[in-house]
Amino acid sequence: MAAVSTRETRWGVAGAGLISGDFCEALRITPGAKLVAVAARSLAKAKDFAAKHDAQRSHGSYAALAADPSVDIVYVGVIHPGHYECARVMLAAGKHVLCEKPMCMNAGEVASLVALAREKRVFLMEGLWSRFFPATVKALELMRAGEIGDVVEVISDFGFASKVSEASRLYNLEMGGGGLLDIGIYCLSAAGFIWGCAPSEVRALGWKEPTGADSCGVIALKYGSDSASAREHGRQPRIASLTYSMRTQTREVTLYQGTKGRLSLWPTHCPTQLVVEVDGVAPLTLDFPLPDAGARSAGPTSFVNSLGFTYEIARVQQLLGAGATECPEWPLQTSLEMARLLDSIRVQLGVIYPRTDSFLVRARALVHAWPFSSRILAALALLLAFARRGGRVV
Ligand SMILES: NC(=O)C1=CN([C@@H]2O[C@H](COP(=O)(O)OP(=O)(O)OC[C@H]3O[C@@H](n4cnc5c(N)ncnc54)[C@H](OP(=O)(O)O)[C@@H]3O)[C@@H](O)[C@H]2O)C=CC1
Ligand SMILES: O=C1OC[C@@H](O)[C@H](O)[C@H]1O
Repeated sequence: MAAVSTRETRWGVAGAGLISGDFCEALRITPGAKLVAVAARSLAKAKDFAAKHDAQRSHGSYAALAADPSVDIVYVGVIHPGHYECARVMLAAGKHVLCEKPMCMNAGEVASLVALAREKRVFLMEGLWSRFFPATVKALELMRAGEIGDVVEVISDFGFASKVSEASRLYNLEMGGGGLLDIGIYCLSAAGFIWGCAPSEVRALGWKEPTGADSCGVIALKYGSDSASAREHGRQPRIASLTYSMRTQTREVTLYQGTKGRLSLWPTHCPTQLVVEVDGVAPLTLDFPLPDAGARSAGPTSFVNSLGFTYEIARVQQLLGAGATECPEWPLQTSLEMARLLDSIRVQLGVIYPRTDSFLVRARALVHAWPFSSRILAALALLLAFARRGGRVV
């Protein structure tokens, strides 16, 4: 796939919902970005959306957008369970893809998209936009320079209050509902930005609503080992404590705690403020105001700080201009690891998506839900049956 000119990147948008509208507002203010086409499941909806956001072309299906030669890259802004199929259609047609978070419903789907993007040699990225806000970039730069010493702890929360309703995508399992995939992912990525998404240990507790979706959760992560030999090699502790909630408005702060000080980012998922506290030095507050909406804005955005998509868009365009097929700050391997991490947390929470979860995920969740004593008894029974068969499995 040829590199896209950095002067103009021709964007297509799949899904004419809330986040897609916000994304189009950010495209409008990003130098070098041009919205050329939008697609929705119905042509009438696509046309309305295109008129509102000044797109030249509208399509009544995602497949039609995939076949549109005027589009370089597609932003996938549909609800989570639609990400896989929509992104698959685009990649198969040779389009570059920026897919909203979480990339897919599970690790199997992510692995399949990653394989397809590699086969087609096109760009694919999971839209964890927080990574590209200047406040995050600055925080990571300071940590890399050792400003707060060794980072030993990440404490991150994200919560907003919403009513439990089967009609909302947030609580409907068929629509990928549940706080972990929607917002818990941001807290996980806050740790992921410095340590990656493959911790050595994961513990999670959640609160499930009658719909089966998790509204709140707490997650503890440990990275690496505290064994004697790891200590001998000077390994510092690495621990993360993460909380998400769709029931309460939380302070939404991510704290990176180091041996010489701390950095806090606010708000966690789209930070515009960074507070630097080096021990013994007066705290420093750095503000990173968002760009203006511009005169042609179609109106206020639906979500907080959405114009901050401009940072992610600019980075994607830069990468496309350089002929890259993935983003070094959030590579495909990290998306895969994130998906595996989300799967393993869901197993602990007992959150199962009926349409997409494999037998293995369901079985793991079932076994996890058993009391510890039952798991021991089941393991003993299996061992006994194995021994009785003379060591044969079948
Ligand atoms: N980065 C961020 O800050 C944010 C990211 N997001 C992410 O964006 C994605 C979309 O969220 P949001 O815009 O709030 O969602 P919406 O409820 O607005 O739905 C988005 C689109 O999904 C499609 N869709 C909706 N319901 C169904 C259904 N039942 N079956 C099939 N398709 C359906 C529709 O596409 P069509 O128009 O084609 O009919 C709709 O326009 C999510 O994955 C979420 O994680 C969301 C909010 C903020
Ligand atoms: O990504 C998101 O960030 C903002 C939340 O309000 C939204 O539900 C979520 O999808």
